[in-house]
Amino acid sequence: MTELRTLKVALLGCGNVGAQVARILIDDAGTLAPRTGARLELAGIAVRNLDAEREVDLPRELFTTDAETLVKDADLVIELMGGIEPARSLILSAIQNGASVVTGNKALLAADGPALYEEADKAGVELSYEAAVAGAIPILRPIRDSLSGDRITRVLGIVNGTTNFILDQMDSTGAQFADALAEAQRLGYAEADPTADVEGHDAAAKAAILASLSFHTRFDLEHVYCEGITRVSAADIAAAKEAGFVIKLLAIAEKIGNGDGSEGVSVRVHPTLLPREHPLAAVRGAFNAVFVEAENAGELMFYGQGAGGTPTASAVLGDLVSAARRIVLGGPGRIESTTGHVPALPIDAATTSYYIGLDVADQPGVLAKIAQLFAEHGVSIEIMRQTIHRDADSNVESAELRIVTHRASEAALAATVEAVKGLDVINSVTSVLRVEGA
Ligand SMILES: NC(=O)C1=CN([C@@H]2O[C@H](COP(=O)(O)OP(=O)(O)OC[C@H]3O[C@@H](n4cnc5c(N)ncnc54)[C@H](OP(=O)(O)O)[C@@H]3O)[C@@H](O)[C@H]2O)C=CC1
Ligand SMILES: N[C@@H](CC=O)C(=O)O
Repeated sequence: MTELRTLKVALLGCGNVGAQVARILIDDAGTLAPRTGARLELAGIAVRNLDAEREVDLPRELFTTDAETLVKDADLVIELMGGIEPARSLILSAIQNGASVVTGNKALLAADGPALYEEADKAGVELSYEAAVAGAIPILRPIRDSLSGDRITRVLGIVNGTTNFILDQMDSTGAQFADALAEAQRLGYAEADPTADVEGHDAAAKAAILASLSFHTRFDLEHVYCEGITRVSAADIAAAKEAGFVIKLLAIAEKIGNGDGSEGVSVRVHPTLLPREHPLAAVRGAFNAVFVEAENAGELMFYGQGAGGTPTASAVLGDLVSAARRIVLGGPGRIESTTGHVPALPIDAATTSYYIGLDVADQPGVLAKIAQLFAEHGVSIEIMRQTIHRDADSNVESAELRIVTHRASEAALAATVEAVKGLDVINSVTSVLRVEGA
């Protein structure tokens, strides 16, 4: 039997994901080798703090704080430190040294991906990042490879485990936002700075990657309209529930008309009301799911664990084995698939449907006045529901109005909301959320 060659693997980072990658590389070395056609030797693990407690018991001699030296001697580099620097410089250094790189760092890819892909192409090495979008779910490879003979028209996904976990806890147990976030952090779903999760930046970075691969055009963070979940209140969730909806943070990338006969792509992240019977409404906890609509394949749905050390490590190992096989076979690096030029469209060009909560005066003619204003803006109302509340102490009545519109242009919807605020019968606009699939 021929002796398998050994490929040296440098691991940068040993946190939630890195520790599990190290564990699998050591524990499963025997099964990974024949599948890869090479032995994957964990040569070292770069961290910040040599004395930090680790999730996994790993040989102390593997650890170093000298990431630069570790990278220089590696055939394959796994970057799981997160953040922009020093991750970016270390990846560049690895590529320039001829190593293929696997990363889960969507923040870096969304900020500086093109320069890194270009360097990898020049050096003839691979830069793989399946773990960067939707954790364990194989979604990038199917979009890039399996669907490369089709035309994708829309991608709709729950791609942030932390926010899905928070919204799900608030919806199902009535948990407070802060408590649900603390639990997501404890479970290792949240980013080092959870602002990236709750403000939608993490989902926006993933949306940019999904859109780039789906529409063969490079989309950056600046092309992604982004709203997080920090303004979604317990009252919004309760009202949505009562009306038969669930609130999810969705990443959407869709091809739409540009109004002048040409086409463009709208890429956006925002809290969205989904009817409870919609398949994405059933995605609970930190799970993720991505819907892909393609001209020939039709609708596809990818579902699985979108965050957490072990599930994400699975995606990292998949990329690692695939990059190692290519080294063994001496094949070419991956062919870049983002060479097209579809324009990114601003949020105003998107067509959506709104849920609007209003606190209104309880007097005759209010509903007619509001309906008239919507009609003047070309926005048609699908559902209008009024609930009267009576304060037991003061005996004062107030009226709560919930409106779901038909799909209309974002520009028309935003203008309608502004105009509604000016009506004398409106006390306040209590919520404005987008609806999908109603
Ligand atoms: N957690 C998840 O569910 C998922 C995470 N990802 C991505 O994977 C990456 C890693 O995430 P996660 O494991 O959660 O992150 P953690 O914060 O848990 O771990 C980061 C690790 O990197 C090390 N590190 C950070 N900065 C440096 C530095 N300057 N030099 C050397 N080591 C450094 C830390 O060292 P030390 O331990 O000594 O502090 C730590 O071991 C991120 O890019 C994240 O976005 C992707 C999908 C899912
Ligand atoms: N913080 C992210 C981790 C995976 O990308 C999330 O919550 O989804």
